[in-house]
Amino acid sequence: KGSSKPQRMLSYVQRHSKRGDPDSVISTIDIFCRSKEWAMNVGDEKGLILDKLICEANPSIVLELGTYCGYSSLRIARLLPPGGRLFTMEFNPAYAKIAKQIIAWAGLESKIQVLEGPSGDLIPQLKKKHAIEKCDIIFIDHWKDCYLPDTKLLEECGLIGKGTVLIADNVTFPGTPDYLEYVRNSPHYSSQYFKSYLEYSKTEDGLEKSVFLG
Ligand SMILES: O=c1[nH]cnc2c(O)c(F)c(-c3ccc(F)cc3)cc12
Ligand SMILES: [Mg+2]
Repeated sequence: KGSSKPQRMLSYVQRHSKRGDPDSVISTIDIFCRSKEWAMNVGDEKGLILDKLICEANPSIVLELGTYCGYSSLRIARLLPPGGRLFTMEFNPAYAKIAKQIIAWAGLESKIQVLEGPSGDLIPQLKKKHAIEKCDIIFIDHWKDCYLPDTKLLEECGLIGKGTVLIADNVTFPGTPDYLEYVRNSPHYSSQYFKSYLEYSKTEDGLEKSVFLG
């Protein structure tokens, strides 16, 4: 029974990065993905755009759909103001287990809560179980077929309010056409595409930023 790619990524982080230093962990994961094994983190190029969007919004409550190994959780949480919180949902228990260890290694566990299970089940629990009113930012980076249904569920649950910013990864590759059509044609959203590249590759991809207008 060999190791998994997430397990190899965790080992590489523990051997090559500085414990308690999120920037060191982030850059170490990028080196692992460029020099050892490609992995589906948002990456350093789209990551810089994500950083800028997070800083501009200065959010208190961020929801992430799709944790994987926790790379974008670190990118987001390291930029939160004091008291800011990130809730991140992961369907795959093996991924969640690794993500929690990478988050702990980086020293950001006090700002990040990893919620395990299907987002469709977890989203309706957010208000009551985690005392969340509205999300300031929602980073959508899980399974492309879930982007649109989960966005509609978040609206129905009252978790998207005036000014809530949706940031979606992979809108060009692998592509999320139904989601894009929805946010770009809805009178309730103002959308903007940030052209970039698929993580650790030369293929085009980008982030879609959509602000809820109320
Ligand atoms: O499933 C995914 N969830 C979230 N993000 C992804 C991603 O950023 C990818 F590049 C990819 C991806 C996987 C295989 C490819 F050949 C290209 C992109 C997948 C995901
Ligand atoms: Mg992605």
